[in-house]
Amino acid sequence: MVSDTVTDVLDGSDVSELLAELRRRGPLVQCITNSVVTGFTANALLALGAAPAMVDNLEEATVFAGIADAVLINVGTINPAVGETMVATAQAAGAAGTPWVLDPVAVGGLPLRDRVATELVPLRPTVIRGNASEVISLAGLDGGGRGVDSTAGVEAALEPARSLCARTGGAVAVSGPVDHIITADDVRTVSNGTPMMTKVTGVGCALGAITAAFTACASPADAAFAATAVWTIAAEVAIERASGPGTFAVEILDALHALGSEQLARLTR
Ligand SMILES: Nc1ncnc2c1ncn2[C@@H]1O[C@H](COP(=O)(O)OP(=O)(O)OP(=O)(O)O)[C@@H](O)[C@H]1O
Ligand SMILES: Cc1ncsc1CCO
Ligand SMILES: [Mg+2]
Repeated sequence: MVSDTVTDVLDGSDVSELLAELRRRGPLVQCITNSVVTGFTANALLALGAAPAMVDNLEEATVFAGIADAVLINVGTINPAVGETMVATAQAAGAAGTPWVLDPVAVGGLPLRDRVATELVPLRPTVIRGNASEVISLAGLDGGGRGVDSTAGVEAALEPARSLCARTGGAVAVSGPVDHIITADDVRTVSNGTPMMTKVTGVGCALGAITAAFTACASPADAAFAATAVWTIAAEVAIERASGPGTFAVEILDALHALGSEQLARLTR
């Protein structure tokens, strides 16, 4: 595993170095994700320079967690069998030392995903990535939320995120108009992105997968920061070329694939 060569606050050139390292290594990312976004997520990982593998059945997923460089667990369309697979896979990832990301989609008042997510947190996800309502709910508070969408502001999620960090030892990334990456003693922000990102389903889910890819190459907070920066900057490039959500979904993949150090240095906010 690559050491935490980048410390403190990252800038565009640090992100560029991490992206170059990721592309050199092409990390194998196991995804147990929802049925809405599997294709888009796999394509986002390929555009990034990672290798996706949607291995999500109980018999294989626990084995694969020891082979993969990182794992994503996204509870978006959970069912009881998948929930069991998620817990077993997180245990296997922990035992193998494979970093893993939890995306607690729509957690907060839905019994199965709430129960499974509550079991997953003590298994110490490397990064928890969600919108504000999801993070607040995962911390055991009333996060609101409207299905997969947040009704809470990112600021309201900072203390809940910190309490989750204390339990996992990892980082929590809260997405929204300004993304916040929280650790036990630090908060970093990324102010890039475009509201069009909320008009294509699975843009947040893909960010979870991209975050997982970076956990193979960097510390939890650096991984979350770099993932958020590359995805939101790709979105800013894409919005200049898109005429609506459909073309934006295509353009963001093209922009991520072509993303270079000049754009990262110029656009990272
Ligand atoms: N108003 C906004 N302006 C700019 N960027 C945004 C805005 N809202 C969200 N984003 C960006 O969109 C991405 C996904 O964040 P969002 O909070 O929509 O995730 P999510 O709710 O988990 O998405 P989904 O469940 O649809 O996959 C993040 O990279 C975030 O920076
Ligand atoms: C729309 C939707 N429903 C469950 S998961 C998902 C993808 C966006 O989170
Ligand atoms: Mg989400």
